[in-house]
Amino acid sequence: MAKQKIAVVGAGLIGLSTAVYISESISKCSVTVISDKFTPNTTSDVAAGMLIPHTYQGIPIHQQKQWFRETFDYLFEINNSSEASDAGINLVSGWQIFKTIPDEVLPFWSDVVLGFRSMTEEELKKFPQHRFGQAFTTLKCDCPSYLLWLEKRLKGNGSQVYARRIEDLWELHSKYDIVVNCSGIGSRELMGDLEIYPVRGQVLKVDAPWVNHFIRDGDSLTYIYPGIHNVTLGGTRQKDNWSLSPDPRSSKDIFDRCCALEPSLQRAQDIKVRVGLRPSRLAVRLQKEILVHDGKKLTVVHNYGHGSGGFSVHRGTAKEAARLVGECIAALEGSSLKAKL
Ligand SMILES: Cc1cc2nc3c(=O)[nH]c(=O)nc-3n(C[C@H](O)[C@H](O)[C@H](O)COP(=O)(O)OP(=O)(O)OC[C@H]3O[C@@H](n4cnc5c(N)ncnc54)[C@H](O)[C@@H]3O)c2cc1C
Ligand SMILES: O=C([O-])CC(=O)C(=O)O
Repeated sequence: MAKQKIAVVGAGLIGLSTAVYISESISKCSVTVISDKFTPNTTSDVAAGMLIPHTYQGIPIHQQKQWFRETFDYLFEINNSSEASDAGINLVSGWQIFKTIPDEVLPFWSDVVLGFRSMTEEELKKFPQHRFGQAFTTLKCDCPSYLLWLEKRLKGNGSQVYARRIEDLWELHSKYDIVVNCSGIGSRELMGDLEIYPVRGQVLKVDAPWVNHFIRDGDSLTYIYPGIHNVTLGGTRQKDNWSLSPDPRSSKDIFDRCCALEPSLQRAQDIKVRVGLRPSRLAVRLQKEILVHDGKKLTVVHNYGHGSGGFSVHRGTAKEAARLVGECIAALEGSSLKAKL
């Protein structure tokens, strides 16, 4: 049987990781990634890349936990291999601190990260405004390095990568058997999906190599995330704001909030401002869809809407998308066999 031709739309974290999973797990297909933007110009490049899950209201917790565990285990293995530095993965320990006791003293992901415990009174003394805290070790991606690593993996296994904007998925009908839609916030226009909306995030990437412990305020607005090449200082969450222009007042506010938690950041150098639009949705859309037009059919698998937590769950959602692609291939092969009989 001829190989099925798969087009993956989108070369952010979700498109690349899905394309890698499909190309490495399904032998009877060829994979082509088509995207209008690539690293370093995607939302995924702006992210802090921390593995701390955000809850999706529309998805059962056991499912989210499984996605997180699969992602954590995958990156942990890379972190313990000779690939770690190329892939931009590092382990990082730190604190999540709260001004009031949170509803979830033990979050669902507490037994996936390493060494999760409550902070001691002694540790909390560093944060006089905060009453409670959680200490743990997790993983962090240097996002542009990780995206480049995924892209190299794809090219290395014979997959194709093309720069092109897709106005309508039907453009791909004549050349591909299955389209995997990983266009993130682009799905609002491409699919007309009004359930997806932007949550604007502005961060600072600074040089402060002495900072090697993360601090995240439980209000999820302020964070200090040390990575391999820089420290990410966050952030903002502005729903339905489409502006990609840096806002100087937000930069000052972010810097002041982070310095209040870690005063040594006053000495940070080489401050760069980055803005990204989180592709937010009540639930990630992971679904098969058969589009029908003029009697023709186009098989689509959607994987988009990861909001604030794409890095934390991307490997798990890529695996699920690949499983759906496998089902589509079986159905297409079944129907072409029937047509021959
Ligand atoms: C400031 C900030 C900090 C973050 N920090 C974290 C964090 O610490 N941990 C975490 O887990 N998550 C974090 N996130 C969330 C994470 O960045 C996203 O969940 C993730 O990047 C989404 O990836 P994506 O591939 O769906 O989207 P994108 O990176 O936006 O990729 C979408 C791709 O689709 C392409 N595309 C779109 N429309 C079309 C079209 N019509 N034709 C062709 N191509 C198209 C785009 O060019 C792009 O390549 C953060 C986000 C922001 C903004
Ligand atoms: O909230 C965090 O810790 C980082 C993040 O995912 C975001 O800003 O979207």
